[in-house]
Amino acid sequence: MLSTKQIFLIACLLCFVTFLVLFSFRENGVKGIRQVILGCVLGMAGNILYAYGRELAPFFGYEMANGTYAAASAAMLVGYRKLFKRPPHIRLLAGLVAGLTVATGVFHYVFDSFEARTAITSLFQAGVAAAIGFTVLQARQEWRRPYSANHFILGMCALIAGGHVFRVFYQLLTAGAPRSLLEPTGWNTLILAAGAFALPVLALGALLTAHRRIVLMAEHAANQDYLTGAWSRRAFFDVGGRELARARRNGRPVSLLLIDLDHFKPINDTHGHDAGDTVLKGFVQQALLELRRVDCLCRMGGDEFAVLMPETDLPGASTVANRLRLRIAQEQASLLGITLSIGIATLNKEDDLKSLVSRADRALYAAKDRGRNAVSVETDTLSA
Ligand SMILES: Nc1nc2c(ncn2[C@@H]2O[C@H](COP(=O)(O)OP(=O)(O)OP(=O)(O)O)[C@@H](O)[C@H]2O)c(=O)[nH]1
Repeated sequence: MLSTKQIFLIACLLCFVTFLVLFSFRENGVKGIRQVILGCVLGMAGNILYAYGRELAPFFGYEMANGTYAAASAAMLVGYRKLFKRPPHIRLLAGLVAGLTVATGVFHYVFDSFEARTAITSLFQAGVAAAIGFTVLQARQEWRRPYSANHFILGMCALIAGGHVFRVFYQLLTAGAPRSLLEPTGWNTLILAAGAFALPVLALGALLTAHRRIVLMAEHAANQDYLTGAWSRRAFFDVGGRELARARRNGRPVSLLLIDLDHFKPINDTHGHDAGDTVLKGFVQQALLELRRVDCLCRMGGDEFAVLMPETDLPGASTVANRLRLRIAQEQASLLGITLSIGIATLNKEDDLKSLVSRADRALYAAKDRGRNAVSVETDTLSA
């Protein structure tokens, strides 16, 4: 069986390992990571103070150890609150940590009571674990599949909170309960191990959450055009493939608009590149007002955009294209007089995404040939 000192040192090592991994995540823009890192560092310090409690002056082994460990758990809670975009209540937590440190001092120097110290520290740790679990549940609407990290955190919080409450009752109600934190009895070792490993386990939960966030942020960046916020060309081929398969399976129509901004180059040349960027962003804002939420507006490159329209037949797509063309033509002032040429194609039996795009592209060229500011329909579409 491990000694209590070895347990604290192993917990310290686990905090260190999680710290190292979290440290490599710190620049990735995920809020809360720095506080979890601080929690790991304080956790290492607290575990060392507990481990060497007998060798050190009592102040370090009791008040400093309890205060540092409570501060570590509080930092972990602040990290979780920020990670799940909830107010962190830092002042309240700082006050509670200070209060706990003073209270353990009082029950050490004024009324020496191991039971009271155990109750204070354990109930604080149980409260922190419950608050972390509550934070994760509060953010339930924002969970993204897979939910395994959230379930892991909730399970661990329940175990940690339950374990600490059990420890308080055990300590208060059992005649043979340990008289010191470092007492090497079977129960004490088990309870201590569970308590000491709580912090690295919570740090691991934060690590899993942060990792998932970073993956989602990378996916989002790859799927969105950085300038306009429209979907990217990559997302178009992803979503397009799926929508075509779904439409074919359900025998439903899908239409595609290919849109080119007319005479966009002179805007850049006359007003500058920034003004050109503003027109591109303004076009996307206006277009989104005209489209349904299920329509997928993508920037294919430069001044060319595509709109994939599920559940939309040719007459429906023509109506939307004309409404869009008129709306943009009316925004003369803010869009520097830009107009749209639009080509439309509707899915037919032989189409794949590539052929649908090239048919819409032919229609777009026809609209340009007709003098621009026009909508054209790809003629093969009519035979669909
Ligand atoms: N400001 C800005 N300009 C861009 C961006 N990407 C591409 N462009 C410019 O968009 C212009 C696209 O020009 P074209 O589509 O070839 O020409 P156009 O003037 O629109 O002519 P038509 O399409 O034939 O009416 C080029 O001058 C590109 O440099 C961007 O992100 N921002």
